[in-house]
Amino acid sequence: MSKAIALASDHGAIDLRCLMRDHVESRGLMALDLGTHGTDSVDYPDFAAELARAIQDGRAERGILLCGTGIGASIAINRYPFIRAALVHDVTGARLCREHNDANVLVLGGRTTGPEVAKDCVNAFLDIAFEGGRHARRVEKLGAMPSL
Ligand SMILES: O=C(CO)[C@H](O)[C@H](O)[C@H](O)COP(=O)(O)O
Repeated sequence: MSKAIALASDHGAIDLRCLMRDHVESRGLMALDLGTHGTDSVDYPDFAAELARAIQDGRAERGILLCGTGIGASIAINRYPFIRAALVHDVTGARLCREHNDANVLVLGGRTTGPEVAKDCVNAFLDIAFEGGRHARRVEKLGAMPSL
């Protein structure tokens, strides 16, 4: 991966985000840590927006976004049409979000997923390629979802 992996979280997942940042770096990849950097209570939509911006402007190729459960963060970041974010809780989900959905953001819950499972998910997210084929047609449709 030539560009950085961006990471961001609210206060509910600081420890897991820092572990995942170190894990990304330990794999020889560049990590762009977008915070939050203090322990104050903050709002996950703000950090989802920061991470989406880093992907949109090319500072990062993919992202890892976290909040307490990952739910709020995934709702927020999937509002951007160029984002395909997957909230995962196990390595099977992390594998399939790459193979089938070409996910460009992995979402994890700092209060729901332990560090070893999270590392396995990050490894799958970084290593596994999109399968294309029938899935490419569906992903294309995601990028052109009609307004109702
Ligand atoms: O959005 C969430 C729930 O889906 C995240 O888990 C947030 O991190 C959480 O809501 C923050 O809660 P807190 O009580 O303000 O720490």
